[in-house]
Parts: sequence; structure tokens; C-alpha cells
Amino acid sequence: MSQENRFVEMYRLVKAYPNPFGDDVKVVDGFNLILKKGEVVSLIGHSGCGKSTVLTMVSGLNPISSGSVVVAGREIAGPGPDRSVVFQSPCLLPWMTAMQNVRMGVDRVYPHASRTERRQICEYYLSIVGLADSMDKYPREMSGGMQQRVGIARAIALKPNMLLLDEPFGRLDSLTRMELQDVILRILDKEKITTMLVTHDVDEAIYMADRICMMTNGPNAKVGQVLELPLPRPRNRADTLEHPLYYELRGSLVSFLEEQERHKHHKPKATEPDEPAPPMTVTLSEEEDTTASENVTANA
Ligand SMILES: Nc1ncnc2c1ncn2[C@@H]1O[C@H](COP(=O)(O)OP(=O)(O)OP(=O)(O)O)[C@@H](O)[C@H]1O
Repeated sequence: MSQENRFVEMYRLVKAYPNPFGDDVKVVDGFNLILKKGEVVSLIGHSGCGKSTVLTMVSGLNPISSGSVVVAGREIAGPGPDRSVVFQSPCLLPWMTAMQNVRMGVDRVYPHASRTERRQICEYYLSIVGLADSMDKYPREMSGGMQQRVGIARAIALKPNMLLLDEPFGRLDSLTRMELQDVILRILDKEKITTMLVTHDVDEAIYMADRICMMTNGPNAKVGQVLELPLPRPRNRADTLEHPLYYELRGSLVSFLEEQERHKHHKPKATEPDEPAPPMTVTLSEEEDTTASENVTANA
């Protein structure tokens, strides 16, 4: 990948946690991944493989044991407003309204804007997540989905270089989950924020991402395969599901996860690649669909 395409760079990331005997166990070991500016990458893998560990290391909230993360040309040294995180639970301050919860970060990131401008920024982002009529509600007056919308508005209003989503829809019912997937997709189409999404959900990973990074099982987890998704944007659920490559892409993901499951109790000795694993691309034959094959070529 050329230098100008390297917006987020993760090099040989290692995270070691002490086990109950006091020995360090490398949960993640030699994780390499590069994201282009504006790219959305889903991180998928079996439970406990280290997805959140990678995400929190990139956020700066979880110290890196060794390796480095470079965002927009700067090596990260801790958390910062250039990297917004949305977790499963939005953790809103209960004594503040939706507006005040978003306003806290905005006041910090736009210190030179006037009070009116800062209010307008908050109103804008609360509106695009669908909370125009609920800005003055307190968390106790909002559903889980509404609270998560506030969490998303709070993250995006910071105008981050990178958005880190750690199973952001994990606690929501399936209808709300689908609504919020579309809210995020609309925002990403407009704001072009480079995004990493941790999810367990294969269909969510395909619907949201440009590429899917599949992690091997831990300990010593790393990038197993990277799957390119030649699906057009803006995304639309019906068109995505009907795309001629959809089930082939889904099959590739499921096969990888099944393969990892088989190796759970028979793990080969870990190796340490210098570069990210080569991308895996599913292609259509010309006979299958000529329109879709344009996308394949454009993204291959
Ligand atoms: N603070 C910690 N101390 C010790 N071990 C930890 C700590 N945090 C995570 N781990 C271990 O690191 C491994 C990876 O955890 P992590 O939460 O990153 O996995 P994950 O893939 O995100 O899991 P899930 O999909 O279930 O959320 C797990 O074995 C977990 O028990």
C-alpha cells in the first residue's frame, strides 16, 4: 500500500496480560493492519480472541505492550479526541441531558467557537442521529437505542480522525440494531471517517465495511485473513442482501470462523508476519454479473 494510503497503521501490536500465576500471556501478538483514509474495516473473530484488545489499544485506553499505532502520521501515546470510541453501553452521565452529554466533548474540541456555534454543532449531530425532539431528555427518559444514539452523536461531534466502534449494537433488539446500522452508514457516507468496527455478527460486518479483518484465535492472535468487500456505496440493505456476491462473501467468513473453531484445541505454532496478511477477494465471473464485476475490479 502506498504511503499516502496509510491513514491508520498498526504495526506488530502485542498485548500481554498477566495470568493468575503472574506470567505474561500474549493475547494479541504481531497484529498488523493498515486502513486507508475514510475506510471502514470490521474486525471479526471468535469470542475472546482479542478484538476489543486491539480496538482499545488503538483508542489509547489500553497500553500497548509492544508495537505501534500511527494515526494521520502521528504515533499515538494515549487516548485523544482524534479517536472517538463507541462501546456497547454509551455510559451517559445520568444528571445531564442528551444535549449536555454531547456538549461536554464539543466544548473541549471547539474551545474557540462561540456558545451558539457549539450549541448548533450539538443540535446538528443529535438531529442526524434522529434525536431532534429529544435533546433535552435525561438518560432515564430514553430507551437503550436512544441512549446509544446520543453516544454516537457524542463521538461524531468531535470530528475525529478515527471512529472506533466496539460492538455498538450488541445490547439492542434487532430492529433498533438495523436502524442504528443505517444511521452510522449515513454518517460515514457523509463524513468519511476512517472506522474500525468490532462485531460478532457476520452480516453486520459485511453490511457496514469495505474490508473485513478476520482474527485468529488467541492467545497470540493476529490477522488471519482480510476480505475485500466489493459492494457499492451508499449501502442499502435490500441491495446488499441481493448482491450476487453476498453469499459467497458470507461463506468465506463463515469458513474462516469454522476453521478457527476446528483449530481451537489444535493450535499450530504462531508465526510472526512482517506485513499484513494478503487480502482475500471473492470475484464474480463475467457470466454471473457484468455490473457487479466493475465493482470487483475497482476494489481488487
Ligand atoms: N485486563 C485484562 N487482564 C487479563 N486478561 C484480559 C484483560 N482484558 C482482556 N483479557 C483477556 O484477553 C483476551 C481477549 O479479550 P478481548 O475482550 O479483547 O476479546 P474479544 O475478542 O473482544 O472478546 P468478545 O468477542 O467476547 O468481546 C481474553 O482471553 C480476555 O480474558
